[in-house]
Amino acid sequence: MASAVFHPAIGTLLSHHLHNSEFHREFGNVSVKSISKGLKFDVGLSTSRMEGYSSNKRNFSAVQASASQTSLVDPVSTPSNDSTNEFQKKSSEAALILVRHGESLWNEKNLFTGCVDVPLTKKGVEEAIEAGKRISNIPVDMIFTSSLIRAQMTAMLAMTQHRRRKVPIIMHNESEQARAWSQIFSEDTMRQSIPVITAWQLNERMYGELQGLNKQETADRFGKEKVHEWRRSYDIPPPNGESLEMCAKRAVAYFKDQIEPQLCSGKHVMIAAHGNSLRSIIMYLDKLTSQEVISLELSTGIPMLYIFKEGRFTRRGSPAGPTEAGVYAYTRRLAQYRQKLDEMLH
Ligand SMILES: O=C(O)[C@@H](CO)OP(=O)(O)O
Repeated sequence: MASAVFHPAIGTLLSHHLHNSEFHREFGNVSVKSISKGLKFDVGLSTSRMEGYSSNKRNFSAVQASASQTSLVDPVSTPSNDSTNEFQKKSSEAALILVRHGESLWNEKNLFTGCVDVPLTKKGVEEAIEAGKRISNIPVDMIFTSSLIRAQMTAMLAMTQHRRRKVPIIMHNESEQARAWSQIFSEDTMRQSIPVITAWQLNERMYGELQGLNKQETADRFGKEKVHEWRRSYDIPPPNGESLEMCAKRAVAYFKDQIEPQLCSGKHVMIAAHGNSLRSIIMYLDKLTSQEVISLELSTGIPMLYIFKEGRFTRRGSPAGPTEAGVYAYTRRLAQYRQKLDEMLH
């Protein structure tokens, strides 16, 4: 099954969904800094919209791994010299990979999951590995995941397949001590690392009083139409839960405030998240209407690729086949990256 199944009426929209993002804002840079105690990795996340959020969201600047930018023309270069950074600015093309987590134990049992934190099934693990194969030639400089284990497992398992062999490292910012105790003391090691930022704002929509209920039994009890409305409508929340609109308020805000700036500065980003948090982000990227988003369904463990260039997102496809070949519409730069990678790793 394809990763994003669209109603035929929407399908034609997909290849042309471009939009202007807030491109000209001032963004924090990622830089590797030597400090007396160890090496800090500044991922430059803004805190402007973070006020009032309750956990895990402040001061990502003192974290420890490397978000070295991967040039699309030189996949194994390190970013520390100015000319590379200069090229990065000029190229202004960045890959954005979205992937819904692999099958979870509650997907398997057909239970409403929402913010309940359940792990992947064996099939989900395999899907995540398969997803990793499909993106193994696409550069990744930073990873964003929700705070839920199924998304984090998916990101980590997918990265085991990546050809660059960088190590994804989860940033721990819950306390000063957590930050201090997870410092890295080698610049080389940092360059071979990918920071993984976890954000509750990317969590699945909160399903309210449906969490833990069986989907079929709920449809039998409340009626198919009602349950479909709860599951797929834009603005009708399930009992005491979040509508897609409410979910979008935090997920899309986080995307605009924290992820878009990274893409603007040339970093290639992967987001591992959930059916509905990703539906809301795709609605934003593809400019879908509240009617169109009703028909947007995402499969577990199938990555989607967008290219961010000159303030616009262009969908480059979603793999329907077992490998990435012939599935993603590569840009010229991605093709060059791929070729260089082949030459250097073989
Ligand atoms: O249960 C959930 O959390 C979600 C995703 O699995 O379900 P639905 O497809 O109904 O939005």
